[in-house]
Amino acid sequence: MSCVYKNPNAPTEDRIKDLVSRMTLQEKVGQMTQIELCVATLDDVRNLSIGSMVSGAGKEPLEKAMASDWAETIDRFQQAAVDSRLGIPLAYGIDAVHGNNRFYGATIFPHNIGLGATGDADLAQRIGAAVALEVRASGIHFNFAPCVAVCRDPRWGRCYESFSEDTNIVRKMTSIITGLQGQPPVGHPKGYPFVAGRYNVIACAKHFVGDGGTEKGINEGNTISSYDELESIHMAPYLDCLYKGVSTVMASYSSWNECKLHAHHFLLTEILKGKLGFKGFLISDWKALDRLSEPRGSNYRRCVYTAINAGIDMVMVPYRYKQFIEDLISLVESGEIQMTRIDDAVERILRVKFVAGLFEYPFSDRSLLDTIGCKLHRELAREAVRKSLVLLKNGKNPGKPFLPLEKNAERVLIAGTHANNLGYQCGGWTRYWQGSSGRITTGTTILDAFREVMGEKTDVIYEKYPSPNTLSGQNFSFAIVGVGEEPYAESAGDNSELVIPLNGSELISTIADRIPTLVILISGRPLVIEPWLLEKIDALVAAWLPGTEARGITDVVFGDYEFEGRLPMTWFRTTEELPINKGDNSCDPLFPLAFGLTYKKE
Ligand SMILES: OC[C@@H]1[C@@H](O)[C@H](O)[C@@H](O)c2nc(CNc3ccccc3)cn21
Repeated sequence: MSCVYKNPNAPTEDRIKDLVSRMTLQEKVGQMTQIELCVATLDDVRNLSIGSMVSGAGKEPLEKAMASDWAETIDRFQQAAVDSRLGIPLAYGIDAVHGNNRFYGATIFPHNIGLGATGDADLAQRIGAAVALEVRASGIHFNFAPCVAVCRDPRWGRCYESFSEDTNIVRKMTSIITGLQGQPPVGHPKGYPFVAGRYNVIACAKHFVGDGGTEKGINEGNTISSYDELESIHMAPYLDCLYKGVSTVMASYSSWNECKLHAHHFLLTEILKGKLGFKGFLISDWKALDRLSEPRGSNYRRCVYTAINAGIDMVMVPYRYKQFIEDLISLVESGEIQMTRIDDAVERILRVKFVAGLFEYPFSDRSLLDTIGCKLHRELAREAVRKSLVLLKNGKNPGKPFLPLEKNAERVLIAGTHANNLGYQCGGWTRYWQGSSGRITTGTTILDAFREVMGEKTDVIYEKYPSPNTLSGQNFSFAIVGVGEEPYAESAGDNSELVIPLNGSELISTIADRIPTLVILISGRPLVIEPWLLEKIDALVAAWLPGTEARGITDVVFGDYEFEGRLPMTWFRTTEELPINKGDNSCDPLFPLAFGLTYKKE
């Protein structure tokens, strides 16, 4: 009998039905299992029909590996999957949240908060397409992006992964999905997964739902709200994702009114799959099932029972996958989980794999390798940096703007912890889960950019912490002070103080007391700026986490381009007033949502 599922011209739903009918329970459960590269073996991938692999947070996929080494390794595991009894290919997943950010040499775009400041849906789509190419070049098919969280409190350690506190800005920026996966044809059914081809990736809208609305911004915390508020503030962007054919959704670690999302049958199944009609697959977050019990990871069989019956289709286990497979098989054999639930999950997983063309093109396309960090992508990233900058102050006296700067100034001081630190510019999720400091990849720092732009005649002096001698005697035309946050990710970024780290305020004050100063703030969120400090500063630019292309900053501060960025987050005065969002009764911020000065008189 011909295998319908192997026929690329057969209707997808026929291929799914045919293949599911041939699968054993073991193979079905294997498809629902995502395992970390560091524990994977070729034999297990083949013999257990493992559905997916991940190089997740905290794990260096391959020490100092080039993309070609990666493609080599992934193709080896893919071969094992293709050699399995039914030959179902793997979907290999990674967090390429602002470029193929785990790789040395990849283009690093501004993090989502900076893209939110651009408000430019077309730019987001072009970035998505560029990221897709650099991801596929490394042999990876599945990107755990975009995060469509609506961050309501900047104390949240993942604020920078959100486009905005404003649901409508987040909705607009879901256009990045159309870049990542490709543009669905007119009339594409809402909720049905779409991936255009080999130069696109399987995208993942995350984290469903309310991850950005937790109390005090506590990561993995509790979002307290009515259903209407949850729906209008946090769920609305998922409708846009479904209309754009997003292929997967990741459940949130957080809870809604004390009930964990990974255990939430009403939200995961009745709402997302039922009411909203999502036909792709729902993936758990990393070890999220372990978090359903106390102590974490105890009574794992019960956790598997709860999450799969709530509607989770694929589990990012990612280590103890044999335990997961054993428990899930036992739960089905005992009738605690119905085979119909398993078949629903497997059908969804296969639907995404068929739609993504993985059965036809399971292996990497090495011809894409030269897209990684290519000039075209870096120019795109530079455009994104330009459009993301928000001008918060320009001059101490009305009518006497401080910017644009003069390219042929005689002597300039470049100072601060963030003036010459590529790792700081990129922030978390870059090369390493928590990010890092220094020349972690190829790119342009603020200092590099100023040196490239300033004429030969200009004396550019760089001191991270300028000495009193430097400050007193050299008659600088102006100073550029780069300060801000050190990289962080997830709970490591939860912060209730939000002062400029590394004595940034003091550094600014010492310099601005003596030299006309532009402050460039590198941060994943608004930070405390005391009135006395703001007064001393001549100009202030919020640059967010711009990534590798700091020439985008000099493009604007020297006046070659206009400031276009508008605040995607309300800029609070003090943390005591948090959370503070546009529309709140007592909303009296330092700078309101959508604030942003420009050169032209408005
Ligand atoms: O990297 C995979 C996922 C990522 O896609 C999710 O957005 C994110 O929530 C996520 N977190 C982890 C790891 N989380 C973790 C938390 C505490 C200790 C160690 C790891 C992995 N992942």
